[in-house]
Amino acid sequence: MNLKERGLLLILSGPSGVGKGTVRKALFEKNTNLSYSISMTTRVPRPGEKDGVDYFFKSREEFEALIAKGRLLEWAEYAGNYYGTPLDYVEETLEKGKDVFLEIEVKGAMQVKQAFAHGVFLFLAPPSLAELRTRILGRGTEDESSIQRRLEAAREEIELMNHYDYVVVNDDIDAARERVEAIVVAEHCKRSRVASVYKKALESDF
Ligand SMILES: Nc1nc2c(ncn2[C@@H]2O[C@H](COP(=O)(O)OP(=O)(O)O)[C@@H](O)[C@H]2O)c(=O)[nH]1
Ligand SMILES: Nc1ncnc2c1ncn2[C@@H]1O[C@H](COP(=O)(O)OP(=O)(O)O)[C@@H](O)[C@H]1O
Repeated sequence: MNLKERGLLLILSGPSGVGKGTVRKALFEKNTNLSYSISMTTRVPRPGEKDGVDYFFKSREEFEALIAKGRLLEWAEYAGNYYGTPLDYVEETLEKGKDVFLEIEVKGAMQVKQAFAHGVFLFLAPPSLAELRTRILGRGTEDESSIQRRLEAAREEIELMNHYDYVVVNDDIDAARERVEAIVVAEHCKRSRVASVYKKALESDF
C-alpha cells in the first residue's frame, strides 16, 4: 500500500495530570475518524475502569512476555508500573488508512519517534507548574507517594518538550481539543493529494 494512503499516527504526550486523558476523551466524543489505541498496563484498575476499554490490564509476567515477543511498539516503566502500546493494532489500523491516536508518557513517545519518525508528536503542556500540581492533587486518584513520583517525573518530562512537533497548552479543555483537531486537519492537508495538486498548479501557469 502506498505510504500516503496510510493513516496518520498521532502521539499525545505530556506530564501526568496535565489533562491528556481529559483532552483525549473530549476529542473522541466529537471525532469518529480517529482510532484510539488501548494500552497494556500492569497498574491495578481504578474504580470504574474496565479491562479492554481503559487499558488491557496485565500481570508483570504477561507484560514481560509481550516485550520478549516484540509485540509492543513501545513500552515504559512509569511510577512503578509497565505501560505499552500493542504493535499489531497500530499497524493493522494504519494499513486500513485510519488515523491512530496514542496517549502515552514521554519516554514511550520518544521510542515511537525512533521507530516511526513520520508520526505527529504533540506535547500537552500545563498553563503553569502550580496548575499541574493542583490538577494532580485535585484528581484524587493517587496516594501520597504516587503523587510525589508523578510530580518528580513531571520536571524531566517537561524538559523533553522541544522534541515534539507541536506544543498544545491545556488551559481550557475545549480550546485544547480544538487545537489538536486543527493540527490533525493541517497534517492531513500537508500529506494529502490536495497538497500535491496545488503544488502542480503553482508550477504551471497561474
Ligand atoms: N509509554 C506509554 N505510556 C502510557 C501508555 N498508556 C498510558 N501511558 C501513560 O502512563 C502514564 C500513567 O498513566 P495512568 O496510570 O493511567 O495515570 P494518569 O494518566 O496519570 O491518569 C500516563 O502519562 C499515560 O499517558 C502506553 O501504552 N505507553
Ligand atoms: N483544561 C483543564 N482545566 C482544568 N482542569 C483540567 C483541565 N484538563 C484536565 N483537568 C483536570 O486535571 C486532572 C488531570 O487530568 P487527566 O486527564 O487525568 O490527566 P493525565 O491523563 O494527563 O494524567 C483531572 O482532574 C482533570 O479533570
